[in-house]
Amino acid sequence: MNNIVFKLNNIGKVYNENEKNELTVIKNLNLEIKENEFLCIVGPSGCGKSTLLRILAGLELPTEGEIYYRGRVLKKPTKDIGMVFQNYSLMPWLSVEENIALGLKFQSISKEKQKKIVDEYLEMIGLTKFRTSKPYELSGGMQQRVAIARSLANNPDVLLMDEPFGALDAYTRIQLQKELLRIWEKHKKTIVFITHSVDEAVYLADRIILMSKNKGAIEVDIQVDIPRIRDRANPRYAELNQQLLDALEDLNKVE
Ligand SMILES: Nc1ncnc2c1ncn2[C@@H]1O[C@H](COP(=O)(O)OP(=O)(O)OP(=O)(O)O)[C@@H](O)[C@H]1O
Repeated sequence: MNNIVFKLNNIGKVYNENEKNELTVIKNLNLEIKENEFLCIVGPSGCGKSTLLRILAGLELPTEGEIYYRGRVLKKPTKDIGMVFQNYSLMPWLSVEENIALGLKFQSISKEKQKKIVDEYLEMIGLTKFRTSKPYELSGGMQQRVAIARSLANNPDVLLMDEPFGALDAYTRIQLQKELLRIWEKHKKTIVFITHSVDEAVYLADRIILMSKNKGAIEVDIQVDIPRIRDRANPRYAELNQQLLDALEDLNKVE
C-alpha cells in the first residue's frame, strides 16, 4: 500500500558500550507510519526514542530487522526525510535567510527560485524582518522557527522532530505547537515528533506511542480521538492525559 511511509519489521538496535558490553536498546520493534500521520513518541529517558528517530532518518542502521521507507529499504539519509532537533542546530555564522537556504544550495535550484522559497518560508514563520539577523540575535522560539523553516524549505516528505520545543518557555511552546499544526495541515507532511510532555502529545498527535525501557517495547499505541483545534478544557483531553501519565508511572515502577 502506498500510503504507508515507514514500515519497520522486527527492528533491533544493539550498541557496543565498550569492548565487552553490549546494550540492547530496541528489540523486535514493529511499526507502520502512515502518510500525513502526526505521530508522537513518548517514554522514559533512555528508552530509545532518539535511537528510533535516527533509524527513521537513515542516520543509523538497525542491527536487526528491516526498515522500509515508501517500500524501499532505507540505508542512508535522504533529503525527503528532514530532521529538527531540540537545540535548533543553526549555523551561528550564517544569517536567518542563509540558514533557511542551506539545504537548497546543494540542489540544482536557480538562485532566483532559492530566494522565492526562502521568502515564502520567512513569511510563513513571521521573520521576514529578521532575514539578515544572526541566530544569536534571536530568541529560542525564533531560532526554532528558523530551524523548522530550514527543514521545510527542502520540501521533505517526512519531518522528524526530536523534542523540538523542549527548551522553550511555556508560552512560546504553545504558540509553536499551534504554528506547527497549521504548517502540517497546510503542507500535509508526515510528522514523527518526540516529546517528554504528555500534554504536548495529546495536543498535537493523531496517534501516540509510548515506549518502555524494556528494549524499546511499544506499551501503548493510541489514536487521539479529539477534533482539532483541541481544547485543553475538553474532558476527553484530561482523560487521555491521565491515561498516558498512569501508563508512564506504571513503566517507571517496573523499571
Ligand atoms: N551511540 C551510542 N552508543 C552507545 N550507547 C548509546 C548510543 N546512543 C544511545 N545510546 C544509549 O541507548 C539508550 C537509548 O538512548 P536514546 O537517546 O535513544 O534514548 P531516549 O529515549 O531518546 O532518551 P532521552 O529521552 O533521555 O533523550 C541510552 O541508554 C543511551 O545511553
